[in-house]
Amino acid sequence: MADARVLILNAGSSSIKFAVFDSAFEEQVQGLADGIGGASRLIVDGAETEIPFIDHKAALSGILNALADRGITAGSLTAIGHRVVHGGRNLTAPTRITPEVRAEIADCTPLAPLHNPHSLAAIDTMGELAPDLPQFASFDTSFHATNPDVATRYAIPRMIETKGIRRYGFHGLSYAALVRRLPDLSEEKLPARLLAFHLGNGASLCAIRGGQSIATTMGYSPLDGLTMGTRSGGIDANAVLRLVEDNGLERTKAILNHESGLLGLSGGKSDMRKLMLDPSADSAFAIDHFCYWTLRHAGSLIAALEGLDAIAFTGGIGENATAIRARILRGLEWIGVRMAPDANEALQMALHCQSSAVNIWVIPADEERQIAMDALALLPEAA
Ligand SMILES: Nc1ncnc2c1ncn2[C@@H]1O[C@H](COP(=O)(O)OP(=O)(O)O)[C@@H](O)[C@H]1O
Ligand SMILES: CC(=O)OP(=O)(O)O
Ligand SMILES: [Mg+2]
Repeated sequence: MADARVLILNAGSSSIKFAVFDSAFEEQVQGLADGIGGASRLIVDGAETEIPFIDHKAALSGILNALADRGITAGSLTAIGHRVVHGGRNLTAPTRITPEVRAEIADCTPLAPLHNPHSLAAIDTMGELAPDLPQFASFDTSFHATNPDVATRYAIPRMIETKGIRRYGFHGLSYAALVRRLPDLSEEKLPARLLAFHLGNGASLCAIRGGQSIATTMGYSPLDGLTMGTRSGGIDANAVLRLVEDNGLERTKAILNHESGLLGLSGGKSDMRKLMLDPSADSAFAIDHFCYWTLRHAGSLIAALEGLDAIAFTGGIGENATAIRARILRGLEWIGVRMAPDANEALQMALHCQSSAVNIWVIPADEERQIAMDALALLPEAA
């Protein structure tokens, strides 16, 4: 469509990122509301205002007001694209949001309790504001559809697997954008065996062979794998059953999703920036745990890839936390990784030394443009 204008909403666990693109994928405005429910702020094109958003709905309303101040009203949009974290078994490709699709996303809420409800709230709010505007969803799970069965199936009876209890994997929009942009940004062919680190509030790794996901650390839900901001990462299922016995289902969900990870280990801090500034032994241990388990999982994915040609970091921690990157890269020296400390400190895009057997890149997460590309590709069908 020649003069489209699409609003992208990326509802995360504690933030809503947004961007408006034209049909040439030029970004007209972008920003985020983060720290929702706590010390929240709204950032629009780099300008920051502290606003106490009590929940995602309040944050979305703040974003819509900021857009209206810039002349971008619902009436001036052509479409809306949403990041939806869990699409379950049936929603595996970008799609227009119909009542049936909305119901399917709602059915997946137990699988992504920190994310899907916020996407649904954004879908409903925009549906009320602009009922005629087509809305599209892109799924974090889609990129991992290429994982072999051996990677996605849990070793549980087949009858249970057919109910959808399997590994899905997440952060797929971030990984898809990374694969799309890496050749341009690095001016090199896409590496055959790439290990991608999406390290943000939610964190995962993805083994990418020939541009396709072959394995990833998150599973049935975005709880599994690495130690995260407030999520436990991998935990024995019998320990979970014990928690349910002792605390009941709802408390257990809250413990594992909202009170664990860096927050639980440090005794109150989920934000890596704050942890790195805090001298307490508990905060240092939380960072040790994060790095240790990131490396343990990296080893597993390097085995799945049968070696390693390149590494790419993305996400808030991956893009900015130089000390964390340095620790992780030191832990991968056994496979020939050699980081250039100056390049790391200077926040450059290429972090490898000449002697490194593995190239190391930092690629800013670009989920919003990925969603815009999906939405604009579907727009003609919606006309
Ligand atoms: N300069 C920085 N140094 C260290 N950590 C940072 C920096 N900037 C952002 N982060 C961390 O990145 C994380 C948020 O990442 P982000 O990808 O925005 O999260 P999400 O999209 O999952 O909400 C937080 O732990 C934050 O502290
Ligand atoms: C899937 C996931 O964990 O997303 P986020 O990092 O935005 O919380
Ligand atoms: Mg994110």
